[in-house]
Amino acid sequence: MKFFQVHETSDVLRLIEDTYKPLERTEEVSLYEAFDRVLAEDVVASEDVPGFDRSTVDGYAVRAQDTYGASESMPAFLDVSGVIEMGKEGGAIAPAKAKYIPTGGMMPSGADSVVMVEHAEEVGSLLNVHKQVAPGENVIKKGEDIQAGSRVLQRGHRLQPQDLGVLAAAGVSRVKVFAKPVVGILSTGDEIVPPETKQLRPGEVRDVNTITIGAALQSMGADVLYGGIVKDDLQEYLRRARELFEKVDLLVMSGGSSVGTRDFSVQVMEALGEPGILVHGISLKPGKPTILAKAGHKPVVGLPGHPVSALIVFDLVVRRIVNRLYDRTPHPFDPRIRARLSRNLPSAVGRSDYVRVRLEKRDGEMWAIPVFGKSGLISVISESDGVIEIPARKEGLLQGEWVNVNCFVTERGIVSEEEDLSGRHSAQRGTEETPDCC
Ligand SMILES: Nc1nc2c(c(=O)[nH]1)N[C@H]1C(S)=C(S)[C@@H](COP(=O)(O)OP(=O)(O)OC[C@H]3O[C@@H](n4cnc5c(N)ncnc54)[C@H](O)[C@@H]3O)O[C@H]1N2
Ligand code: MOO
Repeated sequence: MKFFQVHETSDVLRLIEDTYKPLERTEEVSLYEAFDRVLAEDVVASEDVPGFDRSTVDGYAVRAQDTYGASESMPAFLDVSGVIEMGKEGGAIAPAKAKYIPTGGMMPSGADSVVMVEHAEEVGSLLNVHKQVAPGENVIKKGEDIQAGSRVLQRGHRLQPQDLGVLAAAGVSRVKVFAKPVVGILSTGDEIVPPETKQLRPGEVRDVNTITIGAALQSMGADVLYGGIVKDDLQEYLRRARELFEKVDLLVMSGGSSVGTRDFSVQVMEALGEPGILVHGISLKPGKPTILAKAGHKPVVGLPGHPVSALIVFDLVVRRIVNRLYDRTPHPFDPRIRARLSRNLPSAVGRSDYVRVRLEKRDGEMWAIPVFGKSGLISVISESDGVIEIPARKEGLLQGEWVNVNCFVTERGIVSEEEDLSGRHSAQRGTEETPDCC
């Protein structure tokens, strides 16, 4: 009789960290290609930003002490000794003098502050200053933004638009980043046909996992190699898996991970190389028939065929492996959304349960509403905003309890206070959770 020797989820996550090593393959790219790439080394600023003292307003560059006591009724009188042009030297001013300066203009030496145009009036060559300024007022000092020699970004950081702005300002035009992990996906099953198939024959289903897992990998910045669909034929499966395996850093296979007579994934993964299978079966629901292997130094993952299970296991396992290969430091903050659970959720102790939820705002509070349905139903995940975990040690969660929701789509933009999240979903399906199969 075939059976799974299930592993605790926490053990599997530890195994991922211990077993799979960062690729450490690097390349140099320009800032135009660097968005979302992971830095392979610290970036140190070679110069000050800004490189000179700048005005933050349109006004007059002055010595603050020449304006002391100035008010509407008792202006200070200074001589206007010129105009500073953008992108040009600021020159110098003598005591009791002022120079017109635009926002961002270079401060003249001798001046330490800027009187805004609203608080000054030119009368001939005389400037009437109606408001005193303090030293440093309306000025950004040289190096105030970034100091030469300081570390501006750290190895492992995933470069976002604002980071690229910092690099551009500091004159760093090329950066050393980790090469993107190349990930191969192979779908298996006699019944699986390409999504483009117009007319399904009885028993056939379109390949969902190649599309969902491919997109999820792309969202992580991986390079995806689509291996297509392979039939339940051991020799053919092995040949196609080997072919793809040679070209990738991580091979993901969907389907055939269970213990049926045509579930060949274990044999194929074993045949790809030593040490072979590390895990077959994880104590979680859905997603129990997950396989983890290592062939040479490369990770190989067998995802359960059910589309919802495949995506949930992707988030839990594959995402971690890709981050590990990419040498990406974890978020310094918890990116999950806190919400209150709308109903009791029972669960079996000793197994981590992952329940799809949609988010809904009620009286100013975020609520997580479980979306039930079997793990073969892809629409279930599309109707959900994320997943909550019922940890293995718990018998369930209680209505009203605060939970962390791991959102599926983190980059759909900021949801405004007014936006009614529930409006995006169709009616909640009636089907209750899958039988206790996994
Ligand atoms: N005797 C047992 N049978 C099963 C168990 C078990 O513990 N004992 N576990 C069940 C669970 S849980 C899952 S999940 C599935 C996983 O099985 P496989 O990974 O071997 O997947 P398949 O049998 O190939 O497919 C399952 C299901 O998903 C559909 N599928 C597969 N690939 C795709 C794809 N790329 N796109 C869309 N749909 C796909 C496939 O047609 C099947 O309906 O095993 C249970 N059985
Ligand atoms: O992975 Mo299975 O979906 O646990 O039903």
